[in-house]
Amino acid sequence: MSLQYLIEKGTEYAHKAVAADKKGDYETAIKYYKAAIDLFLKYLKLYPDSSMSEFYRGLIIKYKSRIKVLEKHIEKIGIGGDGNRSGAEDIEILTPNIRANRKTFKDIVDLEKVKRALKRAVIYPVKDPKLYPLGWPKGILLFGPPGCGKTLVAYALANEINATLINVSPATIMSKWLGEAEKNVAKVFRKAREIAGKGSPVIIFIDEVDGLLQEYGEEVGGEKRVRNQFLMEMDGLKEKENNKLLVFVVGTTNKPWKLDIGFIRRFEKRIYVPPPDKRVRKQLFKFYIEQLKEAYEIGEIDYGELAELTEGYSSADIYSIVKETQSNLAEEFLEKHNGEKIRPITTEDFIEVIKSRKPSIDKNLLQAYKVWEEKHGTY
Ligand SMILES: Nc1ncnc2c1ncn2[C@@H]1O[C@H](COP(=O)(O)OP(=O)(O)OP(=O)(O)O)[C@@H](O)[C@H]1O
Repeated sequence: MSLQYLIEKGTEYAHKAVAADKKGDYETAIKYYKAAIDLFLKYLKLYPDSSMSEFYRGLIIKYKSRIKVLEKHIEKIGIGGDGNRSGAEDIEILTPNIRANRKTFKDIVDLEKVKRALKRAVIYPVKDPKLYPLGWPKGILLFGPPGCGKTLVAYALANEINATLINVSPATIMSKWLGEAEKNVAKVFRKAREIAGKGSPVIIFIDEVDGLLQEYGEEVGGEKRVRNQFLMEMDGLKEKENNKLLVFVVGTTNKPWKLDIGFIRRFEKRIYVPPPDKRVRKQLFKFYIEQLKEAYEIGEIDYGELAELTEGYSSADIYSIVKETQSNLAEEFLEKHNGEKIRPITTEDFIEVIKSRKPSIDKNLLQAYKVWEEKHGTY
């Protein structure tokens, strides 16, 4: 092989590798980096003392280290090999008739302020768009501590307006789709406009929206492109031809302070979904314990005490406490009573479970939510 061939072909492969790398097609990039390295190594073997050998040695080191970064990245996100990154299968499109979760606002304990804000922002405009010549909000951000109902609220909202819900996972967008991520953001919005164009409201639901801004892997940097695409798409919803479409973007986050101002602004309504206070915890216990009546006799329950003992527990914690109590009772019934009539449930049954669990809400974080709400909350 001639010197010229090795250099020319090696350089050609190197160019292809860099182009694929930039596009985010990391598997192709690795293939070409390896091919370039192979030829440059041959060149060094044949012409070790050439004036350019230092330069090519440097390139080989650089490409090898880049391959390592990319391989690590691909391994971490587990896409290697199949080359199938259309992403279509990662967008869940849930039409009202196939949605398993059929909960509506009735199934949500309290959160009255949140429900009212969503009625004003979404439900009423859908009911009678003619009443809104100036348009309506397109982006709604639900923020607050984990397990206090953000996802529940988003699904219930979709059910309230019979919307098609497009469920997008930022973690999937950012990692699995790699270089395709921003194209898939565009695809999601295109699909939403298409469905809404046929007259049905659409909610693009982005759980943990802050994940769109997160960096995945060294030097990969796709989050900036995704962010910009997302902002562009959100703006697009306000353009004249889309303004009357019933497309809403509902994002949730536990870490609103991670969002930058451009991002925050696109969500016109920013609604705090707070943890349950004592009054609401009492209601939550009633709500869930009531459902045990189907199978068990309920004795005197001191709901006030249960609420008192669960300061710092999220709504999901309370649900889980009642569920665990149910498991204990079922076990007792099946193991000890051998099918006999079971004793009534008491407050103690719940207290026993509460004692075995820690509250999941961090007090310091609550202060941070309050501060963020004061600065950015809009209802
Ligand atoms: N207000 C509520 N009324 C009744 N149940 C609730 C309420 N809030 C939360 N729950 C229960 O807690 C579960 C978890 O809530 P959800 O997933 O909506 O919380 P989240 O705020 O989205 O949490 P994360 O930030 O971890 O995703 C719900 O599926 C539901 O069982």
